[in-house]
Amino acid sequence: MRYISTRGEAPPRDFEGVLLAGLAEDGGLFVPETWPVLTSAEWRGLRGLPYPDLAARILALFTGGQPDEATLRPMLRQAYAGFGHPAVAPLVQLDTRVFALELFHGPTLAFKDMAMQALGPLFDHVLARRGQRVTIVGATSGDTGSAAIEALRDRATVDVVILHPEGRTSPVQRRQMTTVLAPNIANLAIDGSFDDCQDLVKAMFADAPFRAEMQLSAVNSINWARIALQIPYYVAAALALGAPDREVAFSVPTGNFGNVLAAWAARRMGLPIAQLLIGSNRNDILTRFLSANDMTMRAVEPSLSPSMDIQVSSNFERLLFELLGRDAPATAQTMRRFRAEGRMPVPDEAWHSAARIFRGFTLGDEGILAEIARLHGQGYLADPHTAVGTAAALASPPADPSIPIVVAATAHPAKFPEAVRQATGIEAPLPPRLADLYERPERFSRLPADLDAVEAFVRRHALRNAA
Ligand SMILES: Cc1ncc(COP(=O)(O)O)c(C=O)c1O
Ligand SMILES: N[C@@H](CCOP(=O)(O)O)C(=O)O
Repeated sequence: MRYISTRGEAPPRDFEGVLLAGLAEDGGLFVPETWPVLTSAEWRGLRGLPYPDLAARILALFTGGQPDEATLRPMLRQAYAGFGHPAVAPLVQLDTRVFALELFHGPTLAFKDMAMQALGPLFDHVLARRGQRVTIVGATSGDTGSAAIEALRDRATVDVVILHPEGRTSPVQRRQMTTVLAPNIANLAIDGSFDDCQDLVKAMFADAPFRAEMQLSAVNSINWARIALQIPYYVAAALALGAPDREVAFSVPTGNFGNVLAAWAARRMGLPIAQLLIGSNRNDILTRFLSANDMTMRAVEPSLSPSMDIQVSSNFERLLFELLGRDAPATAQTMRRFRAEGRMPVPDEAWHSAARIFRGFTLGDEGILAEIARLHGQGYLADPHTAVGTAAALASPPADPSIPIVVAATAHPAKFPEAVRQATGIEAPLPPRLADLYERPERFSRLPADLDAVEAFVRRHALRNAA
């Protein structure tokens, strides 16, 4: 299995190369050179597998034997052993047609743990064998950071620097990151938005000497391994509801487009997914694109679903590459124009083919509170991100009523207690192991959104740990 860059100029790599490289040298994102496609019989053969074994089987389709399924299986069994639900990612029926796929039973209470808990041992496995050490730089709007820190803390093979937008995560999210005092972990509060943090990360990767000096790697969904590890839960949910003999739809609260891209990948692999609903908060660039081919960048606005306060959805580039018929120069040019002009010129034909699969939906803060309250009235406590997904399912269901809609429940309500309290009047308690989160000391540094300052910080952090 080889991977190519969406911009066509970086050298192709194998899975391990992609895992360690994160972002391609030409600024593009790695994608499989060819997609594995499963027959109906092969999908049926996956029914009934425990989640970790299913995940190992799917991941092995992307690793080209390095590591192989037999190596991945115990790794993933171990990775998911500590999850708070025996099914790992249970399906909860919300009404006759709508199901919540709960992806928040991992240690940091958000869907990021589903991939990140496996990425930690995967990095260790590859780096230890190669006798290598890497510096991971990541951007977070709240959840990727805490999941990465939890998965990578105290590992001898990696140093980690996570950038978050100061004051724009929930206090629980911030504390989940800043109270981890492991020597290989550092947190930077950036004066800016998530997009600024993500730009800084990409700029560090684009600085070739710095990238080589620091042996940079990534755990954001720009890293293909993250996407590969997010595909299995869509497969598990679809199989549980009757696939491949029945179509399903997914509704995914979306920001950086990684999670919904994983669902799209499952569809590309032959899973019968009729429709993908994309839920956005007031940062509605994806809804505007799907309804009117208007991909115009606006300033990021804070909302009650802060993890989705994003305008530049990195993984859209992977979809764009496919929509443009895998034309890498056209993809590169379109992305360059998006950066330069703040508007993405997507040809109508490509836009139409996206709009046939995806449907966009936007929910502002008032709507989010109302949806949390509605669900609570039905006995389900949802976080503000999941609520965007359930509202999208309600607003734009597939026309065929026999198609069930699975909403990605991306975070535990306790991560966003203020919004949940506002909507329902009740407190969503943190699990006992996090009960003293507010008493734990925090450690983080503040910096402006300045590349030189951030690179100097990363260098100091990595050198201190190497000494
Ligand atoms: C709780 C939650 N929901 C939804 C999203 C959006 O997911 P994605 O960035 O993969 O589109 C995020 C951030 O990634 C998140 O943390
Ligand atoms: N919502 C995310 C933003 C980063 O997304 P990623 O999937 O690319 O890591 C967050 O919580 O940090």
